[in-house]
Amino acid sequence: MLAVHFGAGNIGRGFIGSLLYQSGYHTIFVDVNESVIDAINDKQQYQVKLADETEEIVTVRDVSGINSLRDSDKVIQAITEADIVTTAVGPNVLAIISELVAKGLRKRMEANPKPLNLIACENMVGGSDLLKEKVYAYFSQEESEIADNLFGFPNAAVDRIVPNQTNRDRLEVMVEPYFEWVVEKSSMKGDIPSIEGITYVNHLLPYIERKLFTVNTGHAVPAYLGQLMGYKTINEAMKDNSIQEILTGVLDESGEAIIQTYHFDRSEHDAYKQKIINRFQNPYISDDVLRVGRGPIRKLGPNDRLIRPAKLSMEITGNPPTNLAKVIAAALHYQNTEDMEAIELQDMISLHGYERVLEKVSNLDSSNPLVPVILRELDILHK
Ligand SMILES: NC(=O)c1ccc[n+]([C@@H]2O[C@H](COP(=O)([O-])OP(=O)(O)OC[C@H]3O[C@@H](n4cnc5c(N)ncnc54)[C@H](O)[C@@H]3O)[C@@H](O)[C@H]2O)c1
Ligand SMILES: O=P(O)(O)OC[C@@H](O)[C@@H](O)[C@H](O)[C@H](O)CO
Repeated sequence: MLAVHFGAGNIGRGFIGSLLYQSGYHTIFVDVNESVIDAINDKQQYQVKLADETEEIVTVRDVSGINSLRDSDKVIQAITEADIVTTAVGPNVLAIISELVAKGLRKRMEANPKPLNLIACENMVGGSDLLKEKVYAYFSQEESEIADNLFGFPNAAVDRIVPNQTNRDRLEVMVEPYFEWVVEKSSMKGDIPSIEGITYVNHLLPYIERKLFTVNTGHAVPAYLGQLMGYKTINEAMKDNSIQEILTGVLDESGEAIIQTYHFDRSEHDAYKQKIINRFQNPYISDDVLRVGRGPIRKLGPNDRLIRPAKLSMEITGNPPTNLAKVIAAALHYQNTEDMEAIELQDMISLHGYERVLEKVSNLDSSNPLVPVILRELDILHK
């Protein structure tokens, strides 16, 4: 069986690639990073090490790589022959890979018109829907109709903390033991792939929102407040009592919104929250606040981990959530000279001020009751 996976980064190698190997796939990694692709082709295997006391190692074999900038024809051919296509490139990159994916699917319609599922494994609601929309923009009406019958774009939620790697071995990845991969079965085409570790569900929205608004909303607390308080890693930030207190408050606010919106069991959700706090405290993982805070414009977006749970919380309780407001204020302060979104955000704030940025980036106009609460938190930060 053949898998084509876009993005040979942390989650690509450390999570998706590992599960595909354990399920009997040969995985072709497609990436623009020449050194990682060359290393994959050179070694044809890599190690995934568990970040716990066991330090258990899985050797992932049966892998190869294609540099999509150099060998786009090989990517098109691989998509023609694939049994599954997955991505872990980051939400903003889905639009960039979509033309090549469309070319591969077009060739497949002619040369090998068999069903295929394409699963975007990104931290966002509707990742595969977005990939589909971008791919279909390259199709004619007739091609879209053929594609509707052949290709599934099931949405997915992926959860495993994989920090940036500092190993001497270019390909080795250290990952936390915990993982969850949930895929929306109802929008798949053809046979459902049997991949070890996937949980299939009929409706993904409750699962992706529970994941994003618990794991990722929570993660934003030690990242953004941690940076403001001078911490370099999530682990260091998690030792700070004031951060722990805000994290508990944030998970209570987003948790209430998730429980009431999707009717998750309250005690199960409490256990889920506690497990996540323990994961952030994993002493075997060193995860930079800069990685977790990356892309602040995306993270301050109206449907992402900060604004959407804050709006849901407000709808349910009638009041603006004060802890989420603190994290939103801290995110508006996020600085990283190597992160284009952080630079753009700070430029926008300098030019237009916070209110305008909340309107433009987060779709919150000044009449929204959340805005004065965020502005008050910003005032406190400036004192
Ligand atoms: N790392 C985690 O803990 C984690 C966990 C769950 C979900 N995710 C999600 O997985 C996705 C990837 O995150 P990551 O941490 O692995 O990031 P990463 O930066 O480690 O990996 C992304 C990879 O995509 C590659 N890439 C960029 N542009 C490309 C293009 N045009 N074509 C092909 N490849 C391209 C990069 O070179 C890189 O190797 C994100 O959506 C992230 O939110 C990450
Ligand atoms: O990947 P991002 O930038 O959306 O979010 C940063 C982290 O919160 C994220 O990568 C988590 O480590 C991951 O989502 C855990 O499953």
